[in-house]
Order: sequence, then structure tokens, then C-alpha cells
Amino acid sequence: MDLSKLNPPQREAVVTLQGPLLVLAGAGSGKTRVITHRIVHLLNERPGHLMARNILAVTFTNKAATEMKERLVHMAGPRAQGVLVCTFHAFGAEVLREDIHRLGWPKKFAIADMGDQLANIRRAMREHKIDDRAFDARKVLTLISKAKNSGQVPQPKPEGIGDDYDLITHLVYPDYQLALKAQGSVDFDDLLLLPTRLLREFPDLYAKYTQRFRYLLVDEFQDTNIAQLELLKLLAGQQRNVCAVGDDDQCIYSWRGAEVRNILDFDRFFPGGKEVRLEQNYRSVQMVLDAANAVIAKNPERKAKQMWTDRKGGPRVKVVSCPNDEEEARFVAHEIQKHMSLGVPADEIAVLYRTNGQAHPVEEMLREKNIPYEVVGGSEFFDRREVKDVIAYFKVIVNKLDEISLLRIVNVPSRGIGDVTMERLAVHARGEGVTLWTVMRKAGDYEDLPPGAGGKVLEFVEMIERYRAAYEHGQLATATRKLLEEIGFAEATRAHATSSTIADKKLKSVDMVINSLENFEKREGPKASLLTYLNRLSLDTRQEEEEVPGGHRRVTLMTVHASKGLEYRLVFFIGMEEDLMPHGGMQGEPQNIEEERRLCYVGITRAKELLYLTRTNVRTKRGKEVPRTPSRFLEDLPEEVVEKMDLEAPRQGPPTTEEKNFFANLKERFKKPPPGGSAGPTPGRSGGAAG
Ligand SMILES: Nc1ncnc2c1ncn2[C@@H]1O[C@H](COP(=O)(O)OP(=O)(O)OP(=O)(O)O)[C@@H](O)[C@H]1O
Ligand SMILES: [Mg+2]
Repeated sequence: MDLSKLNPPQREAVVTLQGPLLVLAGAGSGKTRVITHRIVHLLNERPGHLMARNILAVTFTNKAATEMKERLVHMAGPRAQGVLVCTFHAFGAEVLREDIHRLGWPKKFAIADMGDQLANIRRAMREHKIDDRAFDARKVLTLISKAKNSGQVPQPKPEGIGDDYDLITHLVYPDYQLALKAQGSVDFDDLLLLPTRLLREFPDLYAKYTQRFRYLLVDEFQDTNIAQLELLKLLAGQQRNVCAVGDDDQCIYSWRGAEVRNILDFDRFFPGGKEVRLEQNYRSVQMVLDAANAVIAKNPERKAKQMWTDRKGGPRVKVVSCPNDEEEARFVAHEIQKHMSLGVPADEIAVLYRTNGQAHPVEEMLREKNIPYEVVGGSEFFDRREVKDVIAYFKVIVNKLDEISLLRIVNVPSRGIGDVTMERLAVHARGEGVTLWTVMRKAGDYEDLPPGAGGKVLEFVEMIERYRAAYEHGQLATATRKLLEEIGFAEATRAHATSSTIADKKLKSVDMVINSLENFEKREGPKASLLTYLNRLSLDTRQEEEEVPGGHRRVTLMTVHASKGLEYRLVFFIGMEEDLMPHGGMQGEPQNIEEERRLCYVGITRAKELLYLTRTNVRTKRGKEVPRTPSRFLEDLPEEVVEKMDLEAPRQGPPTTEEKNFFANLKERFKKPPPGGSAGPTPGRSGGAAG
């Protein structure tokens, strides 16, 4: 590897191999690049006969992990295959796959999704006689998750001060945990907490993992939570070869438990290490960088950073006022079309927004103009009812303890097994102290079931067991087609849908599940199992894409949260208004204005060459027109970096000479991504909730 492609502080970070190392630096300064180069350097130097499998690199999203792995293989050849690159959660799942039985879970544990979690919480609430319509189970789940991520058991606040939710959470939490375990499941937070327990409680496992992972690297360290830090500290062992890179100005997940102190107090958690600062920004032109710096400078309590770029000038940041959201979308689509005709590839263009709901108008306009695009995350594909049903079948087939999924599908499509039957069976299960599945297998023995119900339950059980065996032989897609055929899924869907178009849409979603199984089998080869498929799904809820013409080169639409770490030549940051950016501004002051500001900074710093900040005067909300106020962040932009445009008096027509020249110059330079660069241009879905 050519170390001359790094600047001196980057090089220092790459070649300092022993002990803790923190790289704290602003956006686009090459932090991710330091990680990839450091790994390649490790593979070359092989300190202490190091092997690729001794290296663990942790990224924030699955997509980032895949990209980093590809880049490593590109840079270092096939030997890089052995490096484990994944998110903290995927890493936890891997550890649990091998050793969770030590804690009393079945080896084939399942990962509960949000639906499973909420169902368990509602059930526990009902058992405590708490009305699950009066109290929001989601809120309880958030509180449980917060407590778990900060390494605590939820406790009600001292008497008199705590509110109802604290108390409910405290009551429900133990039942929730027990239920998950009884179902052979873990939740997302357990993917961090249980591995930590394994390393703490079993010295042999501590030895196994600390000996295996001799070098640890963590990207986006500012958005790690306490549970992740704990796991990292344990994994670091005595050698403490931990390299963390991040930017405190980009901590944007504190609402989900990210703890910026992890990076600010790195030296306290890993004493005696080295800290490297990077100051040159290689991503953005001066105009964009100036805008970003001006916005973030207003945050108090940040580690001040000097950032400079030698990409002087560049076109000014375009601040565009639009009469309404439709016009905003039309403008964005029009500009995208214009730049594409100037030679900017679609996958170098991104549209960013604060909330998923803002994507729809833009999508419509892009479709109208036949511009290929993809929406990252935000799709409720796996929330669609029919998709959930099919997945629930998979879950039951893999794990008979999964009662939540079992109850979901036992009568879907309807097969004459009603609520009364299942309630009675549940009573028997509780009475005998066995699982629901166990009593279902002998449903014929119970006399209190409605007439004929016992036989139907037995038929269902027989079928599931038959498929359990069938899926053992791989051929997942084929088995699924058979299963759906046998249960009459298509007919039932048609019979229940209000129109044939809706039925077609639903069945198409199911086809997409089968497609994704097929792709999975192709990727994994003979070792593809339904269980690993399900685990992949829970770790990477990437939207299954609908067919879009235009192949891989597409414009990307995503939330600012999902855009972390990525870069595009052209960025449209839409909805720069109070109440959106910052979210919850105006009427209710934003809960965390500093975090909103960081989010704004993250969005701006995705742009390499040209940035559009758009806003509307009026936005349609549930059919009503709501007047809008410009974002306070727009006021922070220095006048000399901004070009204002008002669409009430639209500036139509061909690109300005300024733009033309700029792109002509850059066309050559950006034909290929610079070798060894790090942030790939085509993002998928953030682990969003994952990571
Ligand atoms: N020394 C360098 N020479 C040339 N290009 C560089 C250098 N360092 C980084 N780059 C390029 O700068 C861009 C930004 O780098 P990178 O994505 O690693 O930054 P980052 O600090 O991780 O940003 P973020 O904070 O947004 O994650 C990439 O295109 C990368 O290839
Ligand atoms: Mg990065």
C-alpha cells in the first residue's frame, strides 16, 4: 500500500499500531479512509504473526460494512476476506450464535422484531391489568430499550416524582425479558448485552474472543452507546489495540442512546492512548465547507476543529425558496435532470430530508421525468401485513417457541382455529407448565375445545413440522412456494382484498420475499438456512427494491440520519424550515436543538461540489396548507457563500456559465473514485434502527 496517499496525521494514525488510538476529526477528513488503510497496513505488517481473522472492524450500518469489506478486498486482495467487518449488533449476533446456550437460550435463537417486542409488552401490560389502549406500548418499549442500552434495569423514579410510564416500564420489564427468553428470542439490545455477559461471566470465552480479536477498529464512534462501549472495553482485553474514529459534531443518534461522552472521554475509558486530529477536508469545495462550519460553529461545548480544503471556491450554496412542497419537488427533479444532462451520474446525486414523509412528492416528480432513483430505508416493506405473515410462518418453522408468530398465523389464512381454541390451549399450557406448541401437538386430548378444533390444530401442527423438515434441505424459495400454495395464500389474499389491484400488490410483495430468498440462496450457497435468512433480515432491514429501470445508477433519496458517512457530488437538502430542520421547532421548541444542528451539519457535509438547500412557503399537511418559516440554520450561512433563488420568480433556462465551467473542470477529475477512498457513492439503507 502506498502510504504517500495519506497526509501526515493520517499516516501517523495508520502506522501507530499498539495501544488505544482516537482519531477525532470533522466530516470528510478521511477518518473512514484511515480505518481501511490501517487494516491494509496491519495485513501487510502482520505484527505478532497477525492474521486477517484477528481484525474486527465495526461500522455503523450493514451497508457501510459491505462497502468497507469490498474496498479492503480491492486494496489488499483475497486475504482481506478474513477480516470481520460488521456492525456491533451483527457482531453480537455472531458471538451469540456460538455461545448463547451458556446463558440458557437455545442455540437457534431468534431475533425479535419490533412487532414481536410490542406484542410481548402488550401482553405483559394486560397481565398487570394495565390498559394497553390507554398507555402506549411503544413508549414503554423505548424506555426499556433506553434502560438496557445504558446498562441498567428500568427503575421507577423515587416515589412521587416518577410518572406512570416509569412505573409501567418497571413492572413490565421483567415479564418482557422472561417472555423473550421463553420464546427463544433476544431483542436488539440483547445482541449487545448478552455477549457482554458472556465475556464477563465465562473466563474461557473472554480468553477466546480477546485472543481472536487482537485489533479492533470502530468507525462513527460518536454514535456508540454505553452497551457498545462496554462490549468494546471487554473485547479490547489487555492489549487494548482499539482504534476509534469519529466526530463529536456528527453525534446524531443520542435519541437512541448514543453517548457522545464515549468519544469525548475516550482517554478515560482507554487511558494512555494517542489522539490524532485531521484538519484537511478532502470531500467538499470551500463554499460547502464554509456553510457547514458556519452552522456547526454555533453549538456550544464542542471540541473546536479547524477544517480547511484546497478545493477553493466552487459554486455557491443555493438557497431556494419554493412556493410549496410540490414546487419544491418539481424544482429538485428539474435540477437533477439538468445536471444529469451535463454528465453527472445519477448515483452521484442525493436528496436528503429530515423525515421520511418528505420523500413522496420528490418520488412522484422523479417518476414523471423517468429519472431512476432509490429510496433508502423508510419503506415499510417488512411492515406490510402479508409480508409479516409469510415471515411469521418462517419464524414458527424455525422456532416452535415463538408464540407471538404462532398466534399470528395459526388462523391465517383462516382454517377454523379460532380465538377460543387458542385461549383454551394457552390455559392448558400454563396449567401444565409446558409450551403452547407442546399442547398443540396433543390438541386431540382436550375436551374443552370447540368441536372439530382439535383435529384442525393437529393438521396445522403436522403441516408445520413437515415444512420444518423440508426447509432443512435448503431450497428455501421452492419450499416457500409450496407452502404458500398448500395454505392457499393467494386465494385467501384475493378473497379478502377490496380490489384486484390491491390483491396484486400484496401478492407482488410476497413474490419479493421469495425473490429475496432466492438471492440469499445464490449468495450463501449450500449453507443457506432459513434461520440465517431471518437473522439477516432482522439485522439488515434493507428495503427490497422494486424494479426500477436504470440499473445501479440511481439518485438516492434518504433521511439525513441515513446519509452518515456517505458523499455525493450533488446534494439537495430539502425542507429547510422550522419544525422540520430543526425538527419540532417553532410551536414546540426543538427538544434538542444542538443535535438538530449537528444533523444539519451532517447533511451539508455530504456534498462534494454543489449543495442546494430548499424550503417552502407553504406545505401541504393532511390536505391542509400550512405556512412555513425558514430554518434558523439558514440565517447562520455567511452571505458570501450563498446564492439565493426565489421560485416565485423562477430562474429557468440553461445552466449558468459558472456551473458549466465548474462541471467541465471536475468531470475529468471525478471520472473514477480516487483509489483507496473510503466512502462509496451508492448507499443502501442505513442500519437506521440497525447499526
Ligand atoms: N489523503 C487523502 N487524499 C485524497 N483523498 C482523500 C484523502 N483522505 C480522504 N480522502 C477522500 O476524502 C473523502 C472523505 O473521506 P472519508 O469518507 O474517509 O471521510 P470521513 O472523515 O470518514 O467523513 P465522515 O465524517 O463524513 O464519515 C473520500 O472521498 C476520501 O477518499
Ligand atoms: Mg466516515
